[in-house]
Amino acid sequence: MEKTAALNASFTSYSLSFNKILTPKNSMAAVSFLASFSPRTHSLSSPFPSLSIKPKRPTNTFQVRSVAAPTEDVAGFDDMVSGKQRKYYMLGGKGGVGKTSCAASLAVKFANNGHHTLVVSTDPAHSLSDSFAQDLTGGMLVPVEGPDFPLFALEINPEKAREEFRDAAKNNGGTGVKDFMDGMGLGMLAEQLGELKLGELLDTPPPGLDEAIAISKVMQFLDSPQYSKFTRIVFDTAPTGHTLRLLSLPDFLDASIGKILKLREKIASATSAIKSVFGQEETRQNAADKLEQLRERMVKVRDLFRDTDSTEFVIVTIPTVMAVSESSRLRASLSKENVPVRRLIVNQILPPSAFDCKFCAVKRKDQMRALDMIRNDPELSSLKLIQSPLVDMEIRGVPALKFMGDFVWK
Ligand SMILES: Nc1ncnc2c1ncn2[C@@H]1O[C@H](COP(=O)(O)OP(=O)(O)OP(=O)(O)O)[C@@H](O)[C@H]1O
Repeated sequence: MEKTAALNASFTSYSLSFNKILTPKNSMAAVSFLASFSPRTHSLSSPFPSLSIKPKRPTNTFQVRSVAAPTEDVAGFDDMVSGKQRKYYMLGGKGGVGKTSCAASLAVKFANNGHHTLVVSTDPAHSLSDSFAQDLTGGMLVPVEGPDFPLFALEINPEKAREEFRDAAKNNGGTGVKDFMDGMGLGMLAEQLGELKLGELLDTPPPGLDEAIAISKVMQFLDSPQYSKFTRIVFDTAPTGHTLRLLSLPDFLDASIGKILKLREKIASATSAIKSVFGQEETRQNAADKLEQLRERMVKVRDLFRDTDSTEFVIVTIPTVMAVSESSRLRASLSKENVPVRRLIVNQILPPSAFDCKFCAVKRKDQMRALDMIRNDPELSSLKLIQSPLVDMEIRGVPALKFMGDFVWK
């Protein structure tokens, strides 16, 4: 109770603090700014209606230009929340743009709308605990205090898991690996990897293996009846590059299997003396089979990412040229992998102000340029644009996340 009271108190001060930016002069502008976060924000209305920057140039970057129209009419939160079949939302983007805040706020909103919700972090630099202002560490399901309906969090540290995994392999000559993996709930994966010279594999891990381990663990959790109650699962994913590598893992394994099979053919035609150096034919066959099983498992993960009925990847960015460029590349790569993307959150947009200092005016212009870039970007212009303001306090704790969720997820 004490904790909840403290959270509420911190939210009240947070909310007051946000309101501090509203002077009588600019409050209307702020209201319409927040109101502009509507399901149709991509209609290109300026979130800065009373911008203090003088419209010196007729080509104000916020004016509507001929940009590609959204390819589909993306529904809002009502659509995301409707139905009890399980849905997955993966939030990804460049580091530090607000992925965790957006993921946590979505999870709180799902829970407050009656869904048993699980929020999972596969980002090695977890910040779920920081975001919720609660201790959610430990690699197990932890209930989050605050929302109206059950919300659980799970922080998986893929790199740490790999490190421990490698140590176990070294210390016990491989025998501890199975125990360790069992302890991690990954026994099946251990068996699959068992005969593949795991130590070597982990010294030079194939791209995406970290996330594969993390997501395999989640998938295994979700297969068990205990977890069947979760109807919304929100992933706070690792920064861009990791996500893309995960998706390429099945192809990598395809190539590895190909190599093993080739090696087997070569060995089969060699003399028996050479054969003895490489071990039994049966063992090699097993290795290829196990690798094939692992590949199948990873294909399942990739298929989940591609399933338009149950999954959506939401890109989070900020209005800077660098972040927008990276988001554009991410969208292109996700399209290539057939991963469904419909929404783009542009976070940390400067709120309206009647009196911009020089710094703010320059910053605001920069942000407009970046937003304009999004609207003209062939990869991004068709996405539903969700604009989220920069608030003057860190978004921490369930009340603050609820507040954020109310203007981001509409
Ligand atoms: N709209 C916002 N207004 C103000 N602060 C914000 C906003 N969005 C996020 N923040 C703050 O920015 C910081 C980074 O946010 P967050 O942890 O959500 O980003 P991230 O993309 O998940 O970062 P990382 O990649 O490091 O995990 C946090 O302190 C968060 O409170």
